[in-house]
Amino acid sequence: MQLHIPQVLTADQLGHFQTRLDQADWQDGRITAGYQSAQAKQNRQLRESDPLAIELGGIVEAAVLGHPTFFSAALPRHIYPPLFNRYGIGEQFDYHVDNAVRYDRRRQPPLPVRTDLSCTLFLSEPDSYDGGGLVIRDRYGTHTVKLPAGDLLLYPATSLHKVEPVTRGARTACFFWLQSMVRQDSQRELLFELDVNIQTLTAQDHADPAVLLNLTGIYHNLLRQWVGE
Ligand SMILES: O=C(O)CCC(=O)C(=O)O
Ligand SMILES: [Fe+2]
Repeated sequence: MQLHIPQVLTADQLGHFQTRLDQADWQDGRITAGYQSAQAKQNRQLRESDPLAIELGGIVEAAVLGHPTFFSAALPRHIYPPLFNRYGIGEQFDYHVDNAVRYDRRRQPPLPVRTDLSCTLFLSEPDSYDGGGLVIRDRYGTHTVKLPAGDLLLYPATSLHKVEPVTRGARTACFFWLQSMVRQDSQRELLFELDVNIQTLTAQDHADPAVLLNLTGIYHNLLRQWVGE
């Protein structure tokens, strides 16, 4: 499932991010690439140990964990520390697949994080740059996504994806991976749909409370069956 989650950052947070990232110490993006993706990758990134990446990454992590739609769709167990990238004119990231496991070095010993879901939080307004679409190829086809600044795309980390060359301006984003409590995309999607419908009923004045109680019970019992170790 691909999900567009609007306004993960407030306008104030977004302005703060843009100002700070304009003055950041951008490095060659291949610092975090594996062998295959290093061939495909031409962009810039903040070092994982850059204090700015750690500070802004912490704000992103808190924002997504407190966002009900994100939480319900991703059911996060562990978020890999968010990273920041920038594509200037002529830069791109051709088709690649993300590493299946990344090691969170905030933990000692480093914690292996299985990358079930990938996220891109767009930080540049779409009319400030040309190109730079995030293209995702899954079994239903190829989708090109370019979202307003502050919005996030959640997509399965199993999909091949690329970022098209930027031809005007610059595209800045925050990106990260997470391990979900529910490994299977299909199970996570059913839980999300059930939750969305329960929330819709809850908001209605005349929903039967006994039915709502049963549906909530079904949600939790499915989650109990599917949640991994
Ligand atoms: O910039 C993006 O939206 C995605 C970046 C990406 O795919 C990666 O770094 O693996
Ligand atoms: Fe990627």
